Amino acid sequence: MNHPDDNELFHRLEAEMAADSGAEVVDLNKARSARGESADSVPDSQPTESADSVDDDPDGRSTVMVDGPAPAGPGLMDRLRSGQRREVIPAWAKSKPEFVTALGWLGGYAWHTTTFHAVRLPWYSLRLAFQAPSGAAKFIGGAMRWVADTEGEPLRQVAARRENVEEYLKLSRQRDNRVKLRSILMLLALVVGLPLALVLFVLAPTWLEVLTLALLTAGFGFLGAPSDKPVISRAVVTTEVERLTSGIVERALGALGIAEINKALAKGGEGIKFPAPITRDGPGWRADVDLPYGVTVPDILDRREKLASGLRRPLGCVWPEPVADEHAGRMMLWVGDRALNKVPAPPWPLAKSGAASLFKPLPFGTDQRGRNVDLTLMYDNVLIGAMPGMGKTFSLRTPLLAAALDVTAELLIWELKGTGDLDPLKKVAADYGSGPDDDTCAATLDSIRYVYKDLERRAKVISSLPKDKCPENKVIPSLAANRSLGLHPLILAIDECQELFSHDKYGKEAGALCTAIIKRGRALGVILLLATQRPDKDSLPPAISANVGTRFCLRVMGQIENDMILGTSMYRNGIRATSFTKSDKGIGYLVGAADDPQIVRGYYLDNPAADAICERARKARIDAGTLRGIAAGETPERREAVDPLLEDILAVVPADEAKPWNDVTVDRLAELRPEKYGPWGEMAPADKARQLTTALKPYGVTTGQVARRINGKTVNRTGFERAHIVTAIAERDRNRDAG
Ligand SMILES: Nc1ncnc2c1ncn2[C@@H]1O[C@H](COP(=O)(O)OP(=O)(O)OP(=O)(O)O)[C@@H](O)[C@H]1O
Repeated sequence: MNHPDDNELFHRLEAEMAADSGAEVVDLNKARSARGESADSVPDSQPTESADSVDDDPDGRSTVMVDGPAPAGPGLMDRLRSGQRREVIPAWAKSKPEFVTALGWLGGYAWHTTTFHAVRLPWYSLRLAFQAPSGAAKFIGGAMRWVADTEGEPLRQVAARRENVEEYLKLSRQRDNRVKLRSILMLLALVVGLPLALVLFVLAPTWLEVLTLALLTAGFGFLGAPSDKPVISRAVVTTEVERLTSGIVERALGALGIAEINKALAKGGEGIKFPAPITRDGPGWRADVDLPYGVTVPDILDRREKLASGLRRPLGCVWPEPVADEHAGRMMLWVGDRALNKVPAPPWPLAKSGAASLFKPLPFGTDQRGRNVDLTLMYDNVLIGAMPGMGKTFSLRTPLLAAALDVTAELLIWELKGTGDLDPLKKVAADYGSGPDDDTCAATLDSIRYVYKDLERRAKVISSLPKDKCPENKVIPSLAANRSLGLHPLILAIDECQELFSHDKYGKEAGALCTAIIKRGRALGVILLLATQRPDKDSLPPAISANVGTRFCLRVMGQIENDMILGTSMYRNGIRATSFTKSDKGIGYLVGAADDPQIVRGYYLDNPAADAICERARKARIDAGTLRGIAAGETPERREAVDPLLEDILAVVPADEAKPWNDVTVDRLAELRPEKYGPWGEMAPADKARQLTTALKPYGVTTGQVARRINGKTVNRTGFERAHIVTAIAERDRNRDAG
């Protein structure tokens, strides 16, 4: 007969066995201590049945069991299906430029080693000749010792010392036999060898004699070399780097001072999990790490310096990264053999030869593993940001040089720092200006207006094309190549764009036009490239930073700058350009060029290199008949003789309207010339008023509150006096005539 308590115990055991079936092997000690803990903390919880089931306890209370029996987990096929397939052919072998670079390196290595030893050949020969007598002596001595079986001598002496007669006699007999046999062999060698040498000396041709002598000298020379002074020195000295092991990674993580990691590493803790083996990946080691529960990759990024110290590697070698498709605690840790900023930069694949197409990926830089990273400019815009002196201009120059090598591309380039860093591109640019002054800013704005105006024309051309010629309603290579359509790629690049966007007079309009260009230009073949060292909301309109597709952020000081360049929440997600150091010039996070953010070091192209590339690009453009604008000695289309603002205001404000409101005037201006004032018209009423006030300031026209009665109520808004516009025109014309 079963007692009721026995029954309950039986059911519970049965349920526990069911729950455990199919589960993993359990560490009994851990399981016991865990059970002990849970028993202390939650005495009532007994996970016995599935979540749906209800267990009636003796008190009549029903308990819903939330932990079901352990699921069997994904089967083998599921695990295989969701597993990551590694590439059959490595990426470097599939990419032509990388393959060529690898071959070039191999050729260079072989050439260096060959020339290194060839130059030292006379010295090697001399040393071998000097060492040959001592080598010959060593050889003869060795042969004599071999015949006399001297290697068995210590054993025989030990047997004699121990007075082990039997063993001594055995060893002596062995020695006698050996000496007998070896003496016969030696005699034979002398009987055959010496006459052979004599015959060779008398009969053999000179070349064979010389060869034999050289080989014997070399052989004896090598033998005679002191063991600590080898004859041949090494052409390439490799630095030994410690192998990355799970122990080293655990040691480094344990040194970060993160409580959860320490808990996991402590006795009885779960330890750190490595979902894949630590492998060689390019010139470094790759470790995939599952951080303990609650620890995220950004926590580690915050302590990159400590991590590097724990790994005993320079900071530039240690690159922890989040893994986009995985949970927040999955970290890919790449530890390079050498610091990224110390590895010599590979040459730009297009530096010496080759043309480019903006529709295809263009070489921009290399990642930590030395693999080429491309940027496709077409249908995209680029924003580059960093603190001063970290390599913005160099990073902007590379895509511009690539664009120069596409003969169809029209380049409008503005460098508002005034140092002439982009001067080489003047040879190929349709429009170019350098300087931080008002005139250059005004000319840049003109250029932006020209591009904005061209958007209208391009949109009309595209919408008028038959669908089979323009299947995607956007510029495609065949349309870009058709010169009569004027749909060639149009590149507008502004370095140090904060100078323009924060300009009192031109800033607002430039910001509004660039935003419109970014939003509408992609499909129309217009590409905007901006570089700034001050990524705050006054220097970089938020609409621009929100709409750019490709972003490259070199070292910045804080989270706000990081997210302004790379996009909202990037810092929080562990993409932090703040972790770069002062010597990480040209190294930044590239976002938008591939699915995941990448750490990229831009190619290094200095002024002479850029000059040579632009010379080549200019020749190609002359041959193709596409050299235009200032590069061809023409006045660029952008230049407007006189800003027609004052005349335009008079045109939209009738003579009987003495005191018009700013926002109403802006609306009318936008209607009159949408290509020029369109973006003003899209602003909020207060911004419209401010925009017109700013635009009128240089002409000495002031604005103020203008009251009107509407529906019996007095309404005050910003306005100006029409008569002041008339006076300003007269004044301006008088000045111009005088000047
Ligand atoms: N990819 C690179 N590899 C190595 N060094 C680089 C790289 N890019 C730039 N540098 C170095 O960084 C220096 C500064 O570069 P650059 O003039 O582009 O910086 P910047 O951010 O535009 O400076 P500023 O804010 O003063 O305009 C260069 O003189 C060059 O020596």
